[in-house]
Amino acid sequence: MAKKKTSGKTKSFSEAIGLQYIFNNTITDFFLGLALLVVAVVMMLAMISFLSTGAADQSLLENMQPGEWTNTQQLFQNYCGSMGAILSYWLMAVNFGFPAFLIPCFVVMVGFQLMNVYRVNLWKWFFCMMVVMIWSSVTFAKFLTPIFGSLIFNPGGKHGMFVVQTLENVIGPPGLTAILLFVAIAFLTYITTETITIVRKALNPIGYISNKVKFEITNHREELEENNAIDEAYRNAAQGTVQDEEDEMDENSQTRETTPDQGADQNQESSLQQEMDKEQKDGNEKTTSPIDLDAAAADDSQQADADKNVAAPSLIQQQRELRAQRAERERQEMAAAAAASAHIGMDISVATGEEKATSNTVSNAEVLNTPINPKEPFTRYKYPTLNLLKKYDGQEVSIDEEEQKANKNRIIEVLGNFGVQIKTIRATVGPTITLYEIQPAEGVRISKIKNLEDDIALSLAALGIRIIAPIPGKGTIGIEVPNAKANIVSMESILNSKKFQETKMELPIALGKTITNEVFMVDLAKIPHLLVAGATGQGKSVGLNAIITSLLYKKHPNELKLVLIDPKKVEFSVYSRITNKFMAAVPDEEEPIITDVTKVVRTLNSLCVLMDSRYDLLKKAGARNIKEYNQKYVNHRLKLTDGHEFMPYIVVIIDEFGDLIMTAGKEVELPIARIAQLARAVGIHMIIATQRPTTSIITGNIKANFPGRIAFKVTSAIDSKTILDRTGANQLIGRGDMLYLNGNEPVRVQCAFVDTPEIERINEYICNQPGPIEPMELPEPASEDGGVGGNGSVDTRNLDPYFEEAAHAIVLSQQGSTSMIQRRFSIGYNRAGRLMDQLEAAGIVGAAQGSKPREVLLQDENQLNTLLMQLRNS
Ligand SMILES: Nc1ncnc2c1ncn2[C@@H]1O[C@H](COP(=O)(O)OP(=O)(O)OP(=O)(O)O)[C@@H](O)[C@H]1O
Repeated sequence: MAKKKTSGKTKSFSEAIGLQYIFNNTITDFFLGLALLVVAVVMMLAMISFLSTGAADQSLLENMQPGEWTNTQQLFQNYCGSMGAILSYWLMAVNFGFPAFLIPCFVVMVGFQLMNVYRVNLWKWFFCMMVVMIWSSVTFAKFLTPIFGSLIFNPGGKHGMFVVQTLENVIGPPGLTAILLFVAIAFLTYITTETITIVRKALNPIGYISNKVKFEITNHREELEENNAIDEAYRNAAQGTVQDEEDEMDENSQTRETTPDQGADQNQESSLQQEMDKEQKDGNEKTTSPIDLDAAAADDSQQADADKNVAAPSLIQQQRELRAQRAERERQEMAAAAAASAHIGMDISVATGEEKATSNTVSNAEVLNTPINPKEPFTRYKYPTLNLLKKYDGQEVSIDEEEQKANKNRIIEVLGNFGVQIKTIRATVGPTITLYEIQPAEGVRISKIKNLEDDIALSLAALGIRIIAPIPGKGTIGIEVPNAKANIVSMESILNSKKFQETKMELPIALGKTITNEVFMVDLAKIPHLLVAGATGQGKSVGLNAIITSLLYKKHPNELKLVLIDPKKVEFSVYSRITNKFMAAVPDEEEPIITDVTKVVRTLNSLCVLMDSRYDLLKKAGARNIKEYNQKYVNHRLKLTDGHEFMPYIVVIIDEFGDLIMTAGKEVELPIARIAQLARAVGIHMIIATQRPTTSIITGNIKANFPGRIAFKVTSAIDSKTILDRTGANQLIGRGDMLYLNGNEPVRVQCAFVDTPEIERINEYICNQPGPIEPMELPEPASEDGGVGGNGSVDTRNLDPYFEEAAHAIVLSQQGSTSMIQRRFSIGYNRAGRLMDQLEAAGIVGAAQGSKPREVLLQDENQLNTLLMQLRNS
């Protein structure tokens, strides 16, 4: 985090008396806002007073003599004197009538905005208020004039009267009424698209009702046919199709897949699957198959403004209904299967399934073709805006020719002293560094220059000279020399770049600018884990904040969750406002930002459990990685009842990793290495930072699993080698000067600068957006002995509230299925899994058997009641 440094400089007179603060923008804005508030209140009082004193002041106002406006003889009755009388007369009588009250209201809003009390889109409000004021002025003049006949001004003002008269002359009263109605509807539609539905309903109430009825009939027909299928199952059972218990479960699942109603859905899904397979075979993700269009639509929908998503509410509604119907159907089938001892033959549904290619199939297909919007239900979430970030003056890199010339001459001279002749020299001025690219004369060996590196640096006598001999891919030598005056690379300039705005990266992190002033960005999803190291005070914390900020500007809370580990306790506390929206935490953890070293191990173990369960889901879904999985999910190719849910990316950021290793050692190193080895495919990425880049902290194991490295300035060449496997970081100049390495050669980057007030503004903005109301729950970590407690060893103090109900449901149905628990109590997969573990620990169900339901160990409710009684008393 940025720290305030006290300088020993003597203060100027204006600094000493604090004058510079007056011209500080925030303070000026605050007082300007306050002044506007006062003006608005006075305006409002004057206008209210005008309603009663207007008549008395009217003759004065209409024939005002010079000098009267000073009101020295107190001729004006208005509470706010002559100015109040003039202003309100002008606003209300001459212009807009009663709607003129909106003007002081708007001034209040501008005042609040400047004072930073509320943040609204002022232009939008200005536009809306103007429309409402003009429209109401005309409407009041047209319809309220007879009612307010006794007033000294027209309720719509002279403006309203003029418009009414002019338009009525041209199109008559009906035409004017129609225009007013049209403008009102158009305006309301601009505010909310619901208006269209309301208008449609109002224009065709009968059609609307019959549409609804049709939809209900369709559902009933589905149920009837479903019942027929079950009846048929009974008939088949009566003909003697008896099979053993294991087959029953298989058949149940087969039947589930081929019941008449689902036959159509299934056909649809399987044809989509075939296309998907074909697409994968082609290895071409950018074809124009319907699948890609769906996927592209999903991508687009992720990028699109949230309001656009609301444009098809009925389709989204249908989608939700269809999902609910599918879940309900499966629930009914399982219940029927259990009750009928499941003597259901395979032949039940196939024929009827094919017969049922009716209109119902078409409407379902429509829904299935509309990708699920992963941002649901927070489609109105708005990404942070760029005006929350600070702009710095003089962002353009200025070239100091004198400085460049002096450096050039010095380089030529120093190299000449060592017998190195130069053919050409070229300077590229970056934000903090200038690169001098040198082409040596014929016959000069590059290795000679490389060997002279230290001598040259000494002779150039500047801090932070780095020699690149040769520049990769070129036959030239680079000498990087710090600029006398460094430019700050603002986060705003980076996030406002086209490169960042238009990026298609999954997890874009904008790090800063290269020496050639290009925005430098990397995709964390590809890296896939990052090690950040540097001596204290060289820009590490700012760098981590820049990483988090870029993710927050690009990701929706449903798409990204952060796990922040902060042993120093102060670095990430600024993010506490967004814990509900953007963080993931182990259940019962009071503070999602982890500062206690002992809790780190629990969280890391929990991430390992999450990683394993995500792998299981990927396997079930036949997806190779999180991207494919989520694509299948949004395109309705995964069954919700199998525990599938949209997977957000998880970025784990550990600050002061060195402290952790020192206190917890292998206990943290092992899960970190395990996550780093395996978690890429399931969307879990790690960033670890340390100010102690020694081999005892950055061990071989860690290095091998963190291919992405960022080195800020370090104090010795050995530290640089520990981070980057080469020297260089010791020659950096600090204050965000860094080397980024992922593969071949390190890239020198000036890190983007983002300070604490900016982060606070971003978090405040996010906090005010709609979004999750609690952090994402990470799974319960595996216990020390590697599993759940075993029969009877359940911890009765921490039982899930649904424990007893779930136990009854399982014993009654004799089915130990997690998805059944999930559906029955409408809870997530993780919680249902934990519930199942508790039931296992209590001895109600047996151990997990892969994807098969667990064995139910109790035969009836009597046994269960006895066991529950024992648990309650224990
Ligand atoms: N990218 C940058 N651009 C300009 N100045 C920077 C940049 N990064 C850091 N600084 C300056 O360096 C100071 C220290 O940076 P920072 O707090 O990030 O260091 P640190 O390496 O995290 O230190 P510590 O390890 O002690 O927490 C900042 O207060 C700021 O003045």
